[in-house]
Amino acid sequence: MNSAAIEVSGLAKKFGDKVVLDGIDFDVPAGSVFSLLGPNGAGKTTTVNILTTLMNADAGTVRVAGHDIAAETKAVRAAIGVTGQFAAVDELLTGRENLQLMADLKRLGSGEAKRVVSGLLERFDLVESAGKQASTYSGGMRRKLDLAMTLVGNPSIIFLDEPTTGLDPRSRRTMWTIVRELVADGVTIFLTTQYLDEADQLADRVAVLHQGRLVASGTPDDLKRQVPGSHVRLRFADVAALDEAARVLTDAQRDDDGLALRVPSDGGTKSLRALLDRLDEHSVSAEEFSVHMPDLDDVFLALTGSNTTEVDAK
Ligand SMILES: Nc1ncnc2c1ncn2[C@@H]1O[C@H](COP(=O)(O)OP(=O)(O)OP(=O)(O)O)[C@@H](O)[C@H]1O
Repeated sequence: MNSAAIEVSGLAKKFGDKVVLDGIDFDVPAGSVFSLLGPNGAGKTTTVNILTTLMNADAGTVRVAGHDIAAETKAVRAAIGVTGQFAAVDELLTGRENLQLMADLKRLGSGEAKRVVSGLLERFDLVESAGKQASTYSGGMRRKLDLAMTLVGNPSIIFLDEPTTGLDPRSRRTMWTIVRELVADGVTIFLTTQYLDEADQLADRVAVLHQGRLVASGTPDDLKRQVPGSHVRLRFADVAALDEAARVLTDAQRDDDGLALRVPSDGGTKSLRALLDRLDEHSVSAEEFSVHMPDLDDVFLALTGSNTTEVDAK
Protein backbone atom coordinates (compact mmCIF):
# COMPACT_ATOMS: atom_id res chain seq x y z
CA MET A 1 0.00 0.00 0.00
CA ASN A 2 1.33 3.42 -0.90
CA SER A 3 -1.55 5.52 0.40
CA ALA A 4 -1.06 7.89 3.30
CA ALA A 5 -2.17 6.54 6.66
CA ILE A 6 -1.85 9.97 8.23
CA GLU A 7 -2.07 13.32 6.40
CA VAL A 8 -1.45 16.50 8.37
CA SER A 9 -1.73 19.96 6.86
CA GLY A 10 -1.37 23.35 8.55
CA LEU A 11 -1.86 21.88 12.03
CA ALA A 12 -1.84 24.58 14.69
CA LYS A 13 -2.39 24.58 18.43
CA LYS A 14 -1.75 27.04 21.20
CA PHE A 15 -2.39 27.00 24.92
CA GLY A 16 -3.18 30.56 26.02
CA ASP A 17 -0.44 32.65 24.42
CA LYS A 18 1.89 29.75 24.00
CA VAL A 19 2.07 28.56 20.41
CA VAL A 20 2.88 24.86 20.52
CA LEU A 21 2.19 23.89 16.89
CA ASP A 22 2.60 26.71 14.39
CA GLY A 23 1.24 25.11 11.22
CA ILE A 24 2.91 21.76 10.65
CA ASP A 25 2.53 19.48 7.62
CA PHE A 26 3.53 15.87 7.13
CA ASP A 27 2.30 12.61 5.64
CA VAL A 28 2.89 9.09 6.90
CA PRO A 29 2.70 6.36 4.23
CA ALA A 30 0.72 3.27 5.24
CA GLY A 31 2.86 0.45 6.59
CA SER A 32 5.75 2.68 7.62
CA VAL A 33 7.21 4.01 10.88
CA PHE A 34 7.22 7.78 11.35
CA SER A 35 9.06 9.22 14.30
CA LEU A 36 8.43 12.67 15.73
CA LEU A 37 11.38 14.02 17.67
CA GLY A 38 11.74 17.20 19.65
CA PRO A 39 13.01 18.54 22.96
CA ASN A 40 10.80 18.23 26.04
CA GLY A 41 7.81 20.49 25.68
CA ALA A 42 8.16 20.73 21.88
CA GLY A 43 4.61 19.50 21.35
CA LYS A 44 5.03 15.81 20.55
CA THR A 45 2.36 14.61 22.96
CA THR A 46 0.08 17.46 21.90
CA THR A 47 0.44 16.24 18.30
CA VAL A 48 -0.35 12.66 19.35
CA ASN A 49 -3.36 13.86 21.36
CA ILE A 50 -4.75 15.77 18.37
CA LEU A 51 -4.11 12.97 15.87
CA THR A 52 -5.80 10.45 18.18
CA THR A 53 -8.86 12.73 18.65
CA LEU A 54 -8.20 13.32 22.35
CA MET A 55 -7.71 17.05 21.80
CA ASN A 56 -9.02 19.56 19.26
CA ALA A 57 -6.69 21.49 16.96
CA ASP A 58 -7.02 25.25 16.51
CA ALA A 59 -6.43 25.06 12.77
CA GLY A 60 -5.41 22.69 10.01
CA THR A 61 -6.71 19.45 8.63
CA VAL A 62 -5.76 15.94 9.68
CA ARG A 63 -6.85 12.71 8.06
CA VAL A 64 -6.11 9.44 9.81
CA ALA A 65 -6.82 6.18 7.95
CA GLY A 66 -8.56 8.35 5.35
CA HIS A 67 -10.95 9.92 7.86
CA ASP A 68 -11.09 13.53 8.94
CA ILE A 69 -10.33 13.65 12.67
CA ALA A 70 -12.91 16.37 13.36
CA ALA A 71 -15.78 15.16 11.20
CA GLU A 72 -15.26 11.39 11.43
CA THR A 73 -13.97 10.95 14.95
CA LYS A 74 -15.59 7.55 15.45
CA ALA A 75 -14.09 6.06 12.31
CA VAL A 76 -10.66 7.38 13.28
CA ARG A 77 -10.95 5.86 16.74
CA ALA A 78 -11.93 2.51 15.26
CA ALA A 79 -8.81 2.45 13.08
CA ILE A 80 -6.20 3.41 15.66
CA GLY A 81 -4.53 2.11 18.78
CA VAL A 82 -2.75 4.31 21.29
CA THR A 83 -0.04 3.26 23.70
CA GLY A 84 0.68 6.22 25.91
CA GLN A 85 3.37 7.46 28.25
CA PHE A 86 0.95 6.63 31.03
CA ALA A 87 -0.03 3.07 30.40
CA ALA A 88 -3.67 2.06 30.27
CA VAL A 89 -2.89 -1.06 32.29
CA ASP A 90 -5.07 -1.56 35.39
CA GLU A 91 -2.66 -2.57 38.16
CA LEU A 92 -5.27 -4.47 40.16
CA LEU A 93 -6.21 -6.76 37.31
CA THR A 94 -4.16 -9.67 36.00
CA GLY A 95 -2.58 -9.52 32.56
CA ARG A 96 -5.30 -11.76 31.16
CA GLU A 97 -8.07 -9.69 32.78
CA ASN A 98 -6.61 -6.48 31.36
CA LEU A 99 -6.68 -7.97 27.88
CA GLN A 100 -10.14 -9.41 28.45
CA LEU A 101 -11.36 -5.95 29.48
CA MET A 102 -10.06 -4.49 26.21
CA ALA A 103 -11.76 -7.29 24.28
CA ASP A 104 -15.04 -6.44 26.05
CA LEU A 105 -14.59 -2.75 25.26
CA LYS A 106 -14.02 -3.64 21.61
CA ARG A 107 -17.17 -5.79 21.80
CA LEU A 108 -15.52 -9.00 20.64
CA GLY A 109 -17.71 -12.10 21.01
CA SER A 110 -16.65 -14.41 23.86
CA GLY A 111 -15.11 -17.06 21.58
CA GLU A 112 -13.11 -14.53 19.59
CA ALA A 113 -12.12 -12.64 22.73
CA LYS A 114 -10.67 -15.82 24.25
CA ARG A 115 -8.73 -16.58 21.07
CA VAL A 116 -7.40 -13.02 20.74
CA VAL A 117 -6.39 -12.79 24.42
CA SER A 118 -4.53 -16.13 24.37
CA GLY A 119 -2.85 -15.23 21.09
CA LEU A 120 -1.60 -11.92 22.45
CA LEU A 121 -0.38 -13.41 25.74
CA GLU A 122 1.65 -15.88 23.71
CA ARG A 123 2.94 -13.35 21.21
CA PHE A 124 4.15 -11.04 23.98
CA ASP A 125 5.61 -13.88 26.03
CA LEU A 126 3.25 -13.17 28.93
CA VAL A 127 1.62 -16.59 29.26
CA GLU A 128 3.37 -17.47 32.53
CA SER A 129 2.43 -14.19 34.18
CA ALA A 130 -1.07 -14.02 32.69
CA GLY A 131 -2.70 -14.90 36.03
CA LYS A 132 -0.66 -12.46 38.10
CA GLN A 133 -1.72 -8.94 39.02
CA ALA A 134 -0.19 -6.32 36.73
CA SER A 135 1.16 -4.50 39.79
CA THR A 136 3.70 -7.32 40.14
CA TYR A 137 4.95 -6.88 36.55
CA SER A 138 8.31 -5.33 35.68
CA GLY A 139 8.35 -2.10 33.64
CA GLY A 140 9.11 -4.05 30.47
CA MET A 141 6.27 -6.53 31.07
CA ARG A 142 3.85 -3.69 31.73
CA ARG A 143 4.82 -1.95 28.47
CA LYS A 144 4.35 -5.21 26.61
CA LEU A 145 0.95 -5.71 28.19
CA ASP A 146 0.03 -2.12 27.31
CA LEU A 147 0.99 -2.67 23.68
CA ALA A 148 -0.80 -6.04 23.63
CA MET A 149 -3.95 -4.28 24.88
CA THR A 150 -3.58 -1.75 22.06
CA LEU A 151 -3.55 -4.59 19.54
CA VAL A 152 -6.82 -6.16 20.69
CA GLY A 153 -8.92 -4.37 18.09
CA ASN A 154 -6.42 -4.99 15.25
CA PRO A 155 -5.71 -1.31 14.66
CA SER A 156 -4.13 -0.39 11.32
CA ILE A 157 -2.38 2.64 12.81
CA ILE A 158 -0.66 2.63 16.20
CA PHE A 159 0.54 5.64 18.13
CA LEU A 160 3.41 4.87 20.44
CA ASP A 161 4.21 7.79 22.73
CA GLU A 162 7.66 7.13 24.19
CA PRO A 163 7.09 3.36 24.35
CA THR A 164 10.47 2.45 25.80
CA THR A 165 11.18 5.27 28.23
CA GLY A 166 12.68 3.76 31.36
CA LEU A 167 13.12 0.27 29.93
CA ASP A 168 16.37 -1.66 30.17
CA PRO A 169 18.23 -2.31 26.88
CA ARG A 170 16.92 -5.87 26.62
CA SER A 171 13.26 -4.87 27.04
CA ARG A 172 13.78 -2.03 24.56
CA ARG A 173 15.03 -4.53 22.01
CA THR A 174 12.02 -6.77 22.60
CA MET A 175 9.75 -3.78 21.96
CA TRP A 176 11.70 -2.92 18.80
CA THR A 177 11.25 -6.48 17.54
CA ILE A 178 7.51 -6.28 18.18
CA VAL A 179 7.29 -2.94 16.36
CA ARG A 180 9.15 -4.40 13.37
CA GLU A 181 6.80 -7.39 13.29
CA LEU A 182 3.78 -5.08 13.34
CA VAL A 183 5.17 -3.07 10.44
CA ALA A 184 5.88 -6.29 8.52
CA ASP A 185 2.17 -7.06 8.98
CA GLY A 186 1.32 -3.73 7.33
CA VAL A 187 0.61 -1.67 10.47
CA THR A 188 1.56 2.02 10.42
CA ILE A 189 3.44 3.29 13.46
CA PHE A 190 3.58 6.86 14.71
CA LEU A 191 6.36 6.96 17.27
CA THR A 192 7.54 9.65 19.61
CA THR A 193 10.72 8.94 21.45
CA GLN A 194 13.39 10.55 23.56
CA TYR A 195 15.94 8.09 22.24
CA LEU A 196 17.43 9.12 18.96
CA ASP A 197 18.94 5.69 18.40
CA GLU A 198 15.43 4.27 18.66
CA ALA A 199 14.23 6.54 15.86
CA ASP A 200 17.35 5.61 13.92
CA GLN A 201 16.63 1.90 14.37
CA LEU A 202 12.92 1.90 13.68
CA ALA A 203 11.81 4.91 11.67
CA ASP A 204 11.48 5.09 7.91
CA ARG A 205 11.04 8.82 8.26
CA VAL A 206 11.87 11.22 11.07
CA ALA A 207 10.66 14.77 11.68
CA VAL A 208 12.12 17.18 14.20
CA LEU A 209 9.71 19.52 15.97
CA HIS A 210 11.23 22.71 17.34
CA GLN A 211 9.54 25.94 18.41
CA GLY A 212 6.26 24.99 16.82
CA ARG A 213 7.62 24.01 13.44
CA LEU A 214 9.06 20.95 11.75
CA VAL A 215 12.65 22.05 11.27
CA ALA A 216 13.69 18.92 9.38
CA SER A 217 12.18 15.78 7.99
CA GLY A 218 13.39 12.85 5.97
CA THR A 219 14.91 9.44 6.42
CA PRO A 220 17.38 9.20 9.32
CA ASP A 221 20.17 9.06 6.72
CA ASP A 222 18.86 12.16 4.88
CA LEU A 223 18.96 14.07 8.14
CA LYS A 224 22.43 12.89 9.01
CA ARG A 225 23.69 14.06 5.64
CA GLN A 226 22.36 17.56 6.34
CA VAL A 227 24.66 18.20 9.28
CA PRO A 228 28.39 18.76 9.10
CA GLY A 229 30.68 16.06 10.40
CA SER A 230 30.28 13.33 7.83
CA HIS A 231 33.64 12.28 6.49
CA VAL A 232 35.66 9.53 4.91
CA ARG A 233 38.58 8.11 6.82
CA LEU A 234 41.45 6.70 4.81
CA ARG A 235 44.22 4.74 6.49
CA PHE A 236 47.54 4.20 4.76
CA ALA A 237 50.30 1.58 5.00
CA ASP A 238 53.11 4.03 5.74
CA VAL A 239 54.04 7.69 6.06
CA ALA A 240 55.10 7.91 2.40
CA ALA A 241 51.64 6.88 1.23
CA LEU A 242 50.05 9.24 3.74
CA ASP A 243 52.22 12.14 2.47
CA GLU A 244 51.37 11.38 -1.13
CA ALA A 245 47.62 11.20 -0.38
CA ALA A 246 47.76 14.43 1.64
CA ARG A 247 49.32 16.19 -1.38
CA VAL A 248 46.38 15.02 -3.53
CA LEU A 249 43.60 15.57 -1.01
CA THR A 250 44.35 19.10 0.13
CA ASP A 251 41.07 19.51 2.03
CA ALA A 252 41.79 16.51 4.26
CA GLN A 253 42.82 16.59 7.93
CA ARG A 254 45.91 14.57 8.81
CA ASP A 255 46.09 12.08 11.64
CA ASP A 256 49.80 11.26 11.70
CA ASP A 257 49.57 8.81 14.59
CA GLY A 258 46.83 6.84 12.89
CA LEU A 259 48.48 7.13 9.43
CA ALA A 260 45.10 8.40 8.31
CA LEU A 261 43.35 11.23 6.52
CA ARG A 262 39.91 12.55 7.34
CA VAL A 263 38.23 13.85 4.19
CA PRO A 264 34.99 15.87 4.47
CA SER A 265 32.27 14.13 2.43
CA ASP A 266 28.51 13.93 2.33
CA GLY A 267 28.86 10.15 2.16
CA GLY A 268 26.86 9.96 -1.08
CA THR A 269 27.91 7.53 -3.84
CA LYS A 270 28.78 10.35 -6.25
CA SER A 271 31.30 12.04 -3.99
CA LEU A 272 32.73 8.71 -2.81
CA ARG A 273 33.34 7.69 -6.42
CA ALA A 274 34.98 11.08 -7.15
CA LEU A 275 37.25 10.65 -4.14
CA LEU A 276 38.33 7.15 -5.18
CA ASP A 277 38.90 8.36 -8.76
CA ARG A 278 41.19 11.13 -7.48
CA LEU A 279 43.24 8.63 -5.50
CA ASP A 280 43.39 6.33 -8.52
CA GLU A 281 44.58 9.08 -10.85
CA HIS A 282 47.55 9.64 -8.57
CA SER A 283 48.11 5.93 -8.00
CA VAL A 284 47.56 6.28 -4.27
CA SER A 285 45.94 3.36 -2.53
CA ALA A 286 44.60 3.24 1.02
CA GLU A 287 44.71 0.25 3.34
CA GLU A 288 41.32 1.07 4.79
CA PHE A 289 38.39 3.18 3.68
CA SER A 290 35.45 3.96 5.94
CA VAL A 291 32.55 6.39 5.78
CA HIS A 292 31.54 8.09 9.02
CA MET A 293 28.13 9.67 9.27
CA PRO A 294 26.95 11.84 12.16
CA ASP A 295 24.29 10.17 14.27
CA LEU A 296 20.86 11.59 15.03
CA ASP A 297 22.27 13.19 18.20
CA ASP A 298 24.47 15.40 15.99
CA VAL A 299 21.45 16.22 13.85
CA PHE A 300 19.43 17.12 16.91
CA LEU A 301 22.17 19.33 18.27
CA ALA A 302 22.55 21.13 14.94
CA LEU A 303 18.82 21.70 14.53
CA THR A 304 17.60 22.51 18.00
CA GLY A 305 20.67 23.58 19.94
CA SER A 306 20.27 20.75 22.45
CA ASN A 307 22.23 17.56 22.18
CA THR A 308 19.47 15.20 23.20
CA THR A 309 15.73 15.38 23.57
CA GLU A 310 16.18 15.10 27.32
CA VAL A 311 18.25 18.25 27.79
CA ASP A 312 15.38 20.43 28.96
CA ALA A 313 14.05 17.85 31.41
CA LYS A 314 13.19 19.25 34.78
N1 LIG B 1 -3.45 21.10 28.45
C1 LIG B 1 -2.47 21.99 28.42
N2 LIG B 1 -2.64 23.25 28.87
C2 LIG B 1 -1.65 24.15 28.83
N3 LIG B 1 -0.42 23.89 28.31
C3 LIG B 1 -0.19 22.67 27.85
C4 LIG B 1 -1.18 21.64 27.88
N4 LIG B 1 -0.66 20.52 27.32
C5 LIG B 1 0.61 20.83 26.99
N5 LIG B 1 0.90 22.10 27.30
C6 LIG B 1 2.18 22.80 27.03
O1 LIG B 1 2.45 22.65 25.64
C7 LIG B 1 3.83 22.41 25.41
C8 LIG B 1 3.99 21.10 24.65
O2 LIG B 1 3.71 20.01 25.50
P1 LIG B 1 3.82 18.49 25.02
O3 LIG B 1 3.48 17.65 26.18
O4 LIG B 1 3.05 18.32 23.78
O5 LIG B 1 5.37 18.39 24.69
P2 LIG B 1 6.24 17.10 24.39
O6 LIG B 1 7.06 17.42 23.18
O7 LIG B 1 5.39 15.90 24.32
O8 LIG B 1 7.17 17.03 25.66
P3 LIG B 1 7.76 15.74 26.47
O9 LIG B 1 8.92 15.27 25.68
O10 LIG B 1 8.17 16.38 27.76
O11 LIG B 1 6.68 14.74 26.64
C9 LIG B 1 4.49 22.42 26.78
O12 LIG B 1 5.02 23.71 26.99
C10 LIG B 1 3.35 22.15 27.74
O13 LIG B 1 3.60 22.76 28.97
